[in-house]
Amino acid sequence: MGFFDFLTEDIAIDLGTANTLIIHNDKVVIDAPSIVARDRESGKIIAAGKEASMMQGKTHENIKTIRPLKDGVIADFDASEQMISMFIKEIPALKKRLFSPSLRMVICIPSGITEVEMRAVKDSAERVNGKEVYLIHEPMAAAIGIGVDIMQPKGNMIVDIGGGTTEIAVIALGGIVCDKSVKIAGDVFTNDIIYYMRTQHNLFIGERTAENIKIQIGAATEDLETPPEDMSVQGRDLLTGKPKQVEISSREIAKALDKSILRVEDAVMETLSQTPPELAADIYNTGIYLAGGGSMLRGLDKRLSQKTDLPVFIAEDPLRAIVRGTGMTQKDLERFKPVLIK
Ligand SMILES: Nc1ncnc2c1ncn2[C@@H]1O[C@H](COP(=O)(O)OP(=O)(O)OP(=O)(O)O)[C@@H](O)[C@H]1O
Repeated sequence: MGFFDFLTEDIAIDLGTANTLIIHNDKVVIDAPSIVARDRESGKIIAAGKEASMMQGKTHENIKTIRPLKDGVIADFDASEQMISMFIKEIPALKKRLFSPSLRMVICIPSGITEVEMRAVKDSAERVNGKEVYLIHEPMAAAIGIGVDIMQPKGNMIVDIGGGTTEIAVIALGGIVCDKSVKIAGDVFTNDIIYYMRTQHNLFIGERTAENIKIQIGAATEDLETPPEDMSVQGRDLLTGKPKQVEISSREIAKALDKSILRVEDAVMETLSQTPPELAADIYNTGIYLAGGGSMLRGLDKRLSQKTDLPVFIAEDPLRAIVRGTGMTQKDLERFKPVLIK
């Protein structure tokens, strides 16, 4: 331990397309949508997280809401750096400090990002006082967060359905043996619902409404054992231009999402078919683990299980599995060094 170590704080960040989460002192201290609001005139970021998300779809000309990460990649470096910086400043225990402490950080990044983007994330982290910065790939963090012993010579399949991407990975001996990333995840499901409402009900709805529908009554199959009650949805009638309300069932949403879910299924099947036989044998016994917000879609586990003939398990608190795993690596940097990117 160095002399100034008491001045260093450890934080773990899950930098997601949809949500950014931060763990400090074993607690999730930030859990906010990855959105910022920028003033067009000054170019300044005026809000981040929940506050910025409330403005989404309701801004006037001078304010623009931006999602710095899109489709599992960083779409706006400057905005993402400022977002991270604002979130770090919001961490209650650090706010009280007289001097901003130097940080030892582990940041979880989408596995689709390039070397250049990784470098950029590290540079950003260093600019916000990161003294020691490690990166970790999302499926690895998810596996650790789920409680899989990733160092064992045993194959495990993780399917992480986030906002921008679905990442499918087979992990063994602390490495990713095969993986696949498809740009079909929560955002696409939300857009499917917007499209369905427009084409089937002549109803124009915004992203926030569509996401609410997905969370409240979204389903991956039309034959749920206990379907949720129908939901009233308000939007604008495309024919008359007037506000209108429609009753929507979970069956309809399953129809709207069917094509996208089929593509997730195909990607899982493809990854399985590329898995070396010894590891496939392990997965036959252990099954598939799901993480990420998209895994909470009703009936998705069952549908995937029917398709693959394998047991499918959903992670506990799937929205936090990744940040949990990232936090765990930070607590034991020595042990997890092989999976961390310096
Ligand atoms: N109950 C739910 N049912 C279905 N989808 C949900 C539910 N709750 C959240 N989601 C969706 O999960 C997605 C966010 O998941 P998550 O936070 O795991 O993504 P992320 O890690 O930010 O994204 P990525 O992994 O692409 O970087 C959003 O699209 C959100 O709408």
